[in-house]
Amino acid sequence: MSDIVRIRRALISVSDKTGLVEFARALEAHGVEILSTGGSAKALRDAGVPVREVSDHTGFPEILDGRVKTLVPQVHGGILGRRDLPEHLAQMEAHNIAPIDLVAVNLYPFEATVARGAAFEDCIENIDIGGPAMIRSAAKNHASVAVLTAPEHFATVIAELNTHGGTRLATRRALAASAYGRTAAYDAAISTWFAAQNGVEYPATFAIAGQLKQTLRYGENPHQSAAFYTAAPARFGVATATQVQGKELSYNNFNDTDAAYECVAEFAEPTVVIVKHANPCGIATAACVADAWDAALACDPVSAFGGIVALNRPLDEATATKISSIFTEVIIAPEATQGAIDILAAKKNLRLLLTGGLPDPSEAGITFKSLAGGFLLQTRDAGRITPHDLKIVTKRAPTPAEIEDLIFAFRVCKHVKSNAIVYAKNLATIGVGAGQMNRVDSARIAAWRGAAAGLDFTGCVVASDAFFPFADGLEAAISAGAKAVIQPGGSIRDAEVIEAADAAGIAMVFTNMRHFRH
Ligand SMILES: NC(=O)c1ncn([C@@H]2O[C@H](COP(=O)(O)O)[C@@H](O)[C@H]2O)c1NC=O
Repeated sequence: MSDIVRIRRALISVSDKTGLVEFARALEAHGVEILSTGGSAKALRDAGVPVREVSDHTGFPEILDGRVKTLVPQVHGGILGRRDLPEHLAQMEAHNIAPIDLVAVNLYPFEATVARGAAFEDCIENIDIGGPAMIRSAAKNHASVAVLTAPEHFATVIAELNTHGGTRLATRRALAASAYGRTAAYDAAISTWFAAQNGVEYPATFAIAGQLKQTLRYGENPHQSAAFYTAAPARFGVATATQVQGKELSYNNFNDTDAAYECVAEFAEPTVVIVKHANPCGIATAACVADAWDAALACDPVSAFGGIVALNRPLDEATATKISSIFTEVIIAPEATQGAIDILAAKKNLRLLLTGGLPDPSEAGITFKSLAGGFLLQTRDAGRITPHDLKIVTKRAPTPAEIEDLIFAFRVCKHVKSNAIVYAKNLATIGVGAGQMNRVDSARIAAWRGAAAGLDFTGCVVASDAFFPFADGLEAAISAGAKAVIQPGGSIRDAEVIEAADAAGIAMVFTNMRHFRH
């Protein structure tokens, strides 16, 4: 038995009228009767497409400022009635309900209304009721009804009508799944917004919705599958990026590139970040990004091999030439000059991502992390220490140049997995200790790595993402050459740690803010 369903009658009710007229014309060419709501019907009439107002069809006017247009049995009975059940067909006939075989609905723009900062009442009026009801009815009765919830669906259905004279079951099922995804995302946006209006940050039910951007070849490892979804609100970075060239991004590429770009956005002056395994292995700020690249690379040229490079300025020719001289997986930047793009074209596999802007490091937002049986939510770490926040706790105060380096190193620390220790000099990292289970090891590893790169630690500064629980971590940093230290403070042994700093004649400042990152 054929699973093709002919379309005799379609109901079109769309807020986004993109492609509406062309779609309706194509339906008309297939002899489909078109029913439509006020604004959609007008747009069709104006374009000369024959259309019947839903209110004429149902004998019931649109009322309550459009709050009730399609919430009537003639519409929902026409969509939901089962064509395979004689009792349903008899009831439809008895109540003068004509079958509707296609529903094309897109919703009041609630998300966009919220995004533009509209008033509460305006947002409420943009909660669509009739649209989701029709979408859900049509998706439930996908055995006989095609449901189209986005202009992108029009072409698929018209192609099917041209080829098969009707819609295929597989297509109707796919459209139905997509329809429930759309109404779920719509309700997720409404529920999160509504809870926030009530001052509730973490409501009893928290729904996360995303839009599939691409499926990935595999996940963190080849035996895992993966996909990338974008979620509102938009934030400049991998989600907004256009891939100009290179191989398909992998799961790990996405993760590392995101880490690199969020990190580079912390810095106002031209800065380059090189990331490996989600940790920076070199960061530098300089007069231009080409110089910043040189200093970032010098921190750890061994680890930089196969790295992810992020810039907070447009990629120019000089920098593109330098970066492409070593094996690099990804470059991400707000923009690139045509000359830089041409230079990278020689490296076919190298991915170049251009985002169009930089994320705001102090913007509020929610991040989440999955764990067995649930997920953790928290506000984004938007904390940013400035020189005014520093409390000098040692006899010696840091010099102005040391303060600049201290702030730089502490901002880097925020983007290094804990326990994080970062040595810096002249606004460049010279040693990064990441992800160790104790702070002393991080301090030692970072110093060892910098020394292996041939870097001079004399007069450098050191940052710690959390307080030193004992003096040993600090002492390791001092013996590496650190002359000034930045750390949150707050240990019960702070006095011992300060005493060790004073004994060595170094300067130490407390931030009173921790930057754990796990
Ligand atoms: N109230 C209803 O019965 C109703 N039926 C359809 N809508 C929506 O009205 C919009 C289209 O309106 P118009 O064709 O008038 O421009 C669509 O987004 C559709 O989802 C409705 N509006 C809101 O709930």
